[in-house]
Amino acid sequence: MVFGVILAGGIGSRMGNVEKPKQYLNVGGKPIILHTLEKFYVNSKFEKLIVLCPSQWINHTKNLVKKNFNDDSKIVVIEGGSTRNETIMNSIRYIEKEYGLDDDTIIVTHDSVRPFLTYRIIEDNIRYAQEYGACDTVIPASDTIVESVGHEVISNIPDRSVMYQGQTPQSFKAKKLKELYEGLTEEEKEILTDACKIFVIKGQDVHLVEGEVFNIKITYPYDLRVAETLIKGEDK
Ligand SMILES: Nc1ccn([C@@H]2O[C@H](COP(=O)(O)OP(=O)(O)OP(=O)(O)O)[C@@H](O)[C@H]2O)c(=O)n1
Ligand SMILES: O=P(O)(O)OC[C@@H](O)[C@@H](O)[C@@H](O)CO
Repeated sequence: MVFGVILAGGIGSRMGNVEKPKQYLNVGGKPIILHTLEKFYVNSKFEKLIVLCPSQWINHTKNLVKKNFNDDSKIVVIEGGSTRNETIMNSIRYIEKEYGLDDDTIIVTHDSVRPFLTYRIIEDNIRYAQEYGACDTVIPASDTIVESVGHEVISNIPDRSVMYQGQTPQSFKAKKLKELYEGLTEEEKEILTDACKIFVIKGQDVHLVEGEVFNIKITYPYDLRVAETLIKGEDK
């Protein structure tokens, strides 16, 4: 079985003091999370779309789903976790409870605030996760990456030709991801900003899926302006 896992459990603190988490802010006259959900809803390969959000936003999200999707039975809204990876683990616990976990259980995990992903990216993620067990949507780094361990002077400038920027979806065989995550120390979990690193830390291959420059993550107020322009391009 293949599940869409829409990560909406954050509060959007870098967006500034807004009255609601950024995934519920409007772009093109519609909440960002709805744009993202629509991209998954049209793909018939998904058994279920699991939306994970802060507990106090569950009813709001359920109402959004009810009002905007004909077959809202395809979508379930549950509580996210204290971290991005705990949110993913909540989705796996839900799947295990409702459907059971086996080696064919695939999760396509995606930031709810990346509304511009494409049908092709989703299809590639499903295929690569089934074939390889783990994949990451990436684009080649366009800027030179600079490392500064002490945050004052440069400690390294990696060869840009082998550098990529991670996007989402990140897709996995769910059973394997759960096993690897449960084998991490608390310190290893602390440094994680995504899920693919769980595989990398444990020496497991993660294959690359070609992303798109426009598959941006809406993080800062400026990104809302970029998103309004991108939405106009989608409507053409
Ligand atoms: N405990 C968490 C934290 C984040 N996310 C989701 O992970 C995605 C990418 O994370 P990010 O852009 O960092 O979102 P926030 O954590 O909300 O933003 P910030 O770091 O600015 O607070 C978002 O869709 C966010 O909702 C989640 O599902 N559960
Ligand atoms: O939760 P944050 O927005 O800080 O980070 C999420 C990002 O790591 C994620 O969107 C991809 O970039 C991972 O490759």
